Amino acid sequence: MAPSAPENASHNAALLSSSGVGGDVSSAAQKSRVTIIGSGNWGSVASKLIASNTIKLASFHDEVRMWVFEEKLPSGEKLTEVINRTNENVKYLPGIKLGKNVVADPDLENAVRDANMLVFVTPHQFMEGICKRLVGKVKEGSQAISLIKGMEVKMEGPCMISSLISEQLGVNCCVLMGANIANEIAVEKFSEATVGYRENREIAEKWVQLFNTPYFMVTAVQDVEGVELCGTLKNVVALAAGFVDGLEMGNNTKAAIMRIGLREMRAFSKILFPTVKDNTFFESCGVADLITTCLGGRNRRVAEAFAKSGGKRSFDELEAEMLQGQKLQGVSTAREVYEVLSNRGWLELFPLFAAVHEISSGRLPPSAIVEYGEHKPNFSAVEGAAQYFSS
Ligand SMILES: NC(=O)c1ccc[n+]([C@@H]2O[C@H](COP(=O)([O-])OP(=O)(O)OC[C@H]3O[C@@H](n4cnc5c(N)ncnc54)[C@H](O)[C@@H]3O)[C@@H](O)[C@H]2O)c1
Ligand SMILES: O=P(O)(O)OC[C@H](O)CO
Repeated sequence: MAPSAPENASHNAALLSSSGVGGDVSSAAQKSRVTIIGSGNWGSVASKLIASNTIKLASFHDEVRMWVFEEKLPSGEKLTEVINRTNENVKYLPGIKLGKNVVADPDLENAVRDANMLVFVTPHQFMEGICKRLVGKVKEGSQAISLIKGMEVKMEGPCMISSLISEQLGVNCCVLMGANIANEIAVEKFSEATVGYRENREIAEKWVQLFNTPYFMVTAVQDVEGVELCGTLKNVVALAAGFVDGLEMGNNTKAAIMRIGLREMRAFSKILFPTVKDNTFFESCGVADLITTCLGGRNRRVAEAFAKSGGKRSFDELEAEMLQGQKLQGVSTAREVYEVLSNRGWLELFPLFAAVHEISSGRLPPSAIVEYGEHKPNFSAVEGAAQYFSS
């Protein structure tokens, strides 16, 4: 059964009151109510950030509902029950209190029923199924934001996750991306993030207000696709950085990979969406996320292990062994990007992106990321492509 706030016994029931704290009935009715769809590593940190703000800001209900993909823990208990008892996501963010106003809910429909601000933060591969389940279940006039770094490729071409959400659920959808390794933000180390919005600056400001804290500085830019593609494509470059780390090629090579990767990110984004702005690549979602992910992200780490094994161990096997249930986005994104490139005859223009997929799918050895000879990617081609598409 879906938990209602008062069942959350160890928490302060008053804080979880559905009518909000300290307001009369009419002001309570105008307050925004937030639900987070997703509860992995970043989803849990997002809950903590948001819960610390809803409790302070009069325009939001205190309670933050978090939809949890239910699972049984080794102890035999359900994850939602443990989160609601301990106020910690013991599997995906152990040791961090989420905020007593966070309520874990295993029932997706129940979790979104009363909300008018929806925060989507699951691995991207689950979003199509989640959206299907939510069709007709979301409150009219709701606003959404996606923290998901990834995309879908359909017959018609690539579909960003924010578009999937907008189209399937009939809601406006902003995005939030940035240099955001979740475990660092969980312990309140300073970082920045970028909200991308389409037209409505006021809505973007409301999202900024919901996420911003003294240690998490959020800026809004009018470029949904640019922000979202930065967050999505950097995961492909992170795999390349992991390969060169696994091959112990050193800092210069890794810096070259990051530079070439950034050029391909920009060219790919602009060729698909000519409205994408160059300045977006200088925001947290752009160059800063690329740097942090190539230094300390999960995609980099697993790609390093893959290269160290000489490509003999699969990404699936390494992900299961190294991440304990957390999911990589880079391998499927590299495949999706490759599909777009190959469908449109652009493979030669994006040699780094193409090489990453060919390596992660086992068609080329990890050393092909920079190897001279027949496998050497023609990195100079991308300079031409990037310049062409950005002019
Ligand atoms: N972790 C980070 O540091 C970080 C930072 C910024 C952005 N992101 C992005 O946020 C998104 C979510 O990542 P995360 O780190 O919160 O997740 P995660 O990789 O930590 O966790 C995996 C999540 O998927 C859920 N899950 C497993 N099977 C499922 C299914 N069949 N249906 C639905 N859910 C299922 C699990 O319950 C768990 O909550 C990703 O797009 C990621 O790129 C992550
Ligand atoms: O750990 P990764 O590789 O999924 O990257 C995490 C974040 O996206 C970094 O901003």
